[in-house]
Amino acid sequence: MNIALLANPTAGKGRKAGLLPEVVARLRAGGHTVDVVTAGSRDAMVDLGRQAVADGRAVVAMGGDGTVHLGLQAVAGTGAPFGIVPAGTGNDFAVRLGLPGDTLAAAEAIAAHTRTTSIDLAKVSGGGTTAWFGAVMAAGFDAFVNERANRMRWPRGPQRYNLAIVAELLALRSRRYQMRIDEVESEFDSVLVAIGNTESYGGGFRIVPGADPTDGLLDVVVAEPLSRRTLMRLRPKVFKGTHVEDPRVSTFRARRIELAAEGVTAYADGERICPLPVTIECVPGALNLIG
Ligand SMILES: Nc1ncnc2c1ncn2[C@@H]1O[C@H](COP(=O)(O)OP(=O)(O)OP(=O)(O)O)[C@@H](O)[C@H]1O
Repeated sequence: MNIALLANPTAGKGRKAGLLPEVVARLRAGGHTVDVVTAGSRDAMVDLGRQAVADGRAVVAMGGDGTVHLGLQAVAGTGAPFGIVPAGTGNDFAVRLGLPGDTLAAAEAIAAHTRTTSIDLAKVSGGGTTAWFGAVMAAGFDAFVNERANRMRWPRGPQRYNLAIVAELLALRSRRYQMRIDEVESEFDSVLVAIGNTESYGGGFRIVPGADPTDGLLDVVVAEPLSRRTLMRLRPKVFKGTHVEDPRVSTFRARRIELAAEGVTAYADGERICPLPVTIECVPGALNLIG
């Protein structure tokens, strides 16, 4: 393969950045041509990824879910082979796809690859933009946490998220949502709405347990209005995915979802998408995954 390696040296707090030369060496050892692509902005990264696809190259993203998300914008629906070298903090998408979690092992697996697999992706449209995502779109409490953490300048790293969680818990209130799942319309109050192509985000939070990226469907999790205390009690259950057994949590499966609410911004793969309303569709086989 002729590989464009989209590398985000800041992923995973930069701890894996030093492995970049070794990742390149292992990919080359498989007989592939490798160009490292770095960019000063997300948009530039996507543009370079698209250019690589136009040039007929395979794209490999080295970073976490955010970097993978950028790579997906370039390769989705094109048939271009896409590989993931996990180097982020969470790497939820790669882990859920059963890819090697270790950075160098993943590079070796890509180098030695003998096949690609078709994986579904989700396509979200709203506010005049369209984006692809691989893992989970948040449109409730978790999206507010993400939005707040993005606005904060201090502290850096996971502490920022912990502080954002506390602040959003203090500000917790339900919102009124309008949702159309395939042909069924509903209106409800909720504190949390998440839509998954795969199960988890945030380093193993299985918020949408059972989401299968090969079934042609997206999974939806909706929580009723909950008190802070109940939300905090449910939180540890999310690691096992058992929060959906709670009667206040509902799950659905659908090919297409329309979701609207006032004052809610959607986040997907941890990246800001746009304020609701949005339409989310499952696009079967949109990703040609190496591995
Ligand atoms: N070239 C770039 N310029 C600016 N930002 C980038 C670039 N490449 C990636 N990013 C952004 O950097 C952020 C962090 O990257 P990423 O999500 O890959 O790492 P992480 O947060 O450590 O991992 P994870 O999301 O798996 O926990 C993301 O928001 C991603 O979109």
